[in-house]
Amino acid sequence: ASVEKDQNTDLSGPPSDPNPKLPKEVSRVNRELLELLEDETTLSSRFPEFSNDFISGLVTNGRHRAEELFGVPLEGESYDDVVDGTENPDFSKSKRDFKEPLIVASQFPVVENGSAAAGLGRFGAMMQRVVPVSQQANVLLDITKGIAESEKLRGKRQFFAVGLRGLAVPQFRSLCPFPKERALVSLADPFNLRTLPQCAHTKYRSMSGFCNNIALPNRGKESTIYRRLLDSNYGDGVAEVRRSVTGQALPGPRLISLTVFDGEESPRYDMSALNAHFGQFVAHDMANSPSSKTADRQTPKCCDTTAQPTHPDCWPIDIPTSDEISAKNGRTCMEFVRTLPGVRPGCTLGAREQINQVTHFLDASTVYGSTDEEALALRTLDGRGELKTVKPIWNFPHFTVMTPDASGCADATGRQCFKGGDQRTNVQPGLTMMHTIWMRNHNRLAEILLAVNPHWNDEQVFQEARRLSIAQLQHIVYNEYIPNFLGSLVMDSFGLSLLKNGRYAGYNITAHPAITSEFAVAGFRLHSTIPPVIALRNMDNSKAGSKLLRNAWFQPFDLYQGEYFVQCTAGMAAGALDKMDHHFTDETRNHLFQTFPSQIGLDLPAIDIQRGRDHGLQPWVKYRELCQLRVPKSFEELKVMDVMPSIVVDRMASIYSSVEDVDLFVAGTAERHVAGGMVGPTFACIIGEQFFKLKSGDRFWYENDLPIPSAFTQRQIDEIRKTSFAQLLCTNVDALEKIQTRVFHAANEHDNPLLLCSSLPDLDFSAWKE
Ligand code: HEM
Ligand SMILES: [Ca+2]
Repeated sequence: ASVEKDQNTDLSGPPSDPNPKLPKEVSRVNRELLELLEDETTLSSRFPEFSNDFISGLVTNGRHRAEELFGVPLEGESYDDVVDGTENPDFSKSKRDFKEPLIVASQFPVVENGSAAAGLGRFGAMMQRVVPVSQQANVLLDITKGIAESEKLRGKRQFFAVGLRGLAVPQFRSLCPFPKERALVSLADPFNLRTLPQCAHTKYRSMSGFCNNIALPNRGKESTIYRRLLDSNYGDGVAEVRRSVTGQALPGPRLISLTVFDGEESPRYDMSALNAHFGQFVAHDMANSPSSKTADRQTPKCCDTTAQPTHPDCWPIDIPTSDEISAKNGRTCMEFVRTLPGVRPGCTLGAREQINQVTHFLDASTVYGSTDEEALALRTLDGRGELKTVKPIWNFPHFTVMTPDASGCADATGRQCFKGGDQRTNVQPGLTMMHTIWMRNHNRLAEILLAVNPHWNDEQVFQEARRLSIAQLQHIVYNEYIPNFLGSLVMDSFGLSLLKNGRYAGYNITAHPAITSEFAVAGFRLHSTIPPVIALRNMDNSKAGSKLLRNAWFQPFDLYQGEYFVQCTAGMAAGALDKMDHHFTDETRNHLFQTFPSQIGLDLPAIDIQRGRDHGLQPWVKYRELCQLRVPKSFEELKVMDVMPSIVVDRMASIYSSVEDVDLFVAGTAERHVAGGMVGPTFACIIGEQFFKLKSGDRFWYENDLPIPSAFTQRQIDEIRKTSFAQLLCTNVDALEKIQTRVFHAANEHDNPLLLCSSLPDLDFSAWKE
C-alpha cells in the first residue's frame, strides 16, 4: 500500500500560540489547586440526603475489612515523616501480614504455564509493592459501591462517584500509602532556598520518581495512579463496564477487532521499523499496568466457566461465533484480567482508578528499574558505576548483553532470558535489543566519565552516567522520535519543540507529570504500526533472514550471538514500519504470545479495547470534543466528515448502536493523520498533552534552567544536543559500520544516505570534568 496523503489538521489553535494549553486543562489545574487547599469534609455534610447511620454503617464495615487486611493502624508514617529526602516507607515489607480475604479465601483456577495468557499475565506481572495499595483501593471501592448502590442514588450514580472524589474516610487516613496532597513549599516560589526540602538538594533523580516534584513529592512516583483527561465512564459509575448510550451492552472487543480491523498489509517504506521497537521501549518507560492476580500472584484463568467463585477481576473477552480463526483452533473465550485498582492521594472515595507500577517520568526506568531495590540488583557496585553484563564469546571486546534472568525463562540449551529494569524486557527480540543498547550506553558513559573523573566513587559514576543517559534519551525522543508521529504543527502547538540553544524556562511545579490512562491505554498504543517480522541485514545491506513475531515471543536468545546483534540493528533501521490505520498484522491480532505448538494466540487490539473499558475511558467522541475537534452526531455525519476511510465507518456502524459508543482506541487508530505526522488528531492531542507534561512537569528535564544542583551546565546541555540515535547506535553496537543519519526514516541516497559510523562525532566529555 502506498503512503496515504496526510491531511486533517483541524487541531485547535494557530501554530504560533505562545501559551498552548487545552482550555479544559487550565480549569483542571485550577480545580486541583482548589482541592489542595480544601479542607476535608465529611460524607454527611457533602451529601445531606444520607443519614448518619447509613454512612457510619458503611464506614464501619469498611473499617472492619481494612482491619482484617492491615491489622492495627500504621504508626509513624505520616506525610511529614517522608519528606526529608527519604522515600515512602515500603509497605510491602512492613511487619503486618497483608492478606486480601476475598482472594485468599478462594481457590481460583490459574492459566497453564507457557500459554499465551500466561505471557500476558507476565507482561502485567504484579510487583509485591502494589499489593497493599490495591487492597486499600478495594476497601474504598466497596464503600463507594455501597453508597452508590443505595436506593437514593438510582439515576445519578455517575454524578455521585465523581462527587465522592475528594472525600476521605478519616478512619483510614493512617493506612493510606499516598497521603492527601498538600503543597510542601510555596507553589508560587518553589525554589526559595530557605524553604527547600532536603530532597531538592540532590543532583540526581530518585529511582522511584519520589520528590521529583518538591511540593507534591508523590507526583509521578511508581505505584501511583494514572491521571485522567476526562472523568471515568463506568456502567455503574464506580467500576463496572461502560454501557452503550442505549443502555445495552457494548459490542465485544474481539467482535470489534474482527469487524473493524483487518489483516491487510500496509507497510510504510518511508519510515523504519526502529520506530516500533524504540516506541515500545519508550512506552514501557512511562507505563506498566499490573493485572490482578491470585493470592500467590498467579494469573487467574478467567475462561473457566465451571470455577466458583470467579476471580473478581476477571473480564474475559467473548469469542463471537463468526470467529473462524478461533473456531478452527478450538478457542471459545479469550483471557483478560483487569488492571489492579489504585488509590487517589489521601485514599478518598470514588470510582475505580488504576495503578502504574513504574515511574511516570521519561527517566529510563526500563534500564534502571523503578525502586532502589531494582536498581541495586542490576548494578556492579564495584567502583565502575556500571550495570551488570555478560560477555558471550565474540571477537569484539565490548560485546556484552544484560545479565541473565534466573526466573526460569530459558531455551532448550539453557540460555536464559535477560534482566533489565523492566519486567517486559524479553517480550520480543527487538525490544530486548533496545534494552541492551541502553544498558551498554550507560556502561560506555560510565567508563568515559570515570576516566575523566578518576576520583569519583561507584555511586557518583553510576548516577552521573545514568543522568547523562536519561538526558540523551529525552533528547532523542523529543528531537527525533515524536516529531515523526505528531508533525511539526502539533509539536509547536503543544510546546514540544526543543530549543536550539539556551535553556528551557518552562518548568511548572503545578504541571501534573503522571501518565494519563487515555495515553497509556489508547493514544500511545501505536500497535497498528508493529511490523510482522524481525528482519536481519548484513553490513553490505543484503538480507540475512527474518523471523515472524509469532515465533519470537519471549525468545531473546539470539542476542547472545554477536552477528545477530549487529544484523538485527541494521535490520530494524532498514526494515519498514507499518502504517497507523485499521490494518493490524496477524502476528498481534491472532498470534500474540502464541507458543509452540499452539496455532493461535491472543488478539492485541481486542485487549487494547477491553483495557480501555477496564480503565473507564470515555468513548472517542468525548475526546474529540476535549481536543476541540469536530464531533459527529451520527455515523452518517462521520462519513461526510471524512476523517477516516468510509469503510471503517461502515464497519463500525454495523456493530455499534451509536457513534457515541465507539471506543477511543478503535476510531482513534483509524483516523487520518495530522499534517506531517503518523497519527490522527485525537491521538496527537492525547500524546501531545502527555509529552508536554512529561517535559514541563519534570524537574530533571535536561534543558531545565533551575537554581538547584539538578540542572546541567550550559556547556553540558550543548553537548547533549549533539546526540542522535544514529550516533548512539554506532557507539554501542560493535561491528555496525554504517547507518542512515536519521534512523527513524528510511535511508535514501538523496537526503538520508548511509554514513560511516566513524563520521558521526561523539560528545565532548570534557564538559563533565570536575
Ligand atoms: C511487538 C511489539 C509490541 C507488542 C508485542 C506489544 C504488546 C503489548 C501488550 C501485550 C500490552 C498490554 C496489553 C494489555 O494487557 O492491556 C501492551 C501495552 C502497551 N503498549 Fe505495546 N506492544 C508492542 C509495541 C508497542 C509500541 C510500538 C507502542 C507505542 C509506541 C506500544 C505502546 C504500548 C503502551 C503505551 C502500552 C500500555 C502499557 C501499560 O499500560 O502497561 N506498544 N503492548
Ligand atoms: Ca519511567
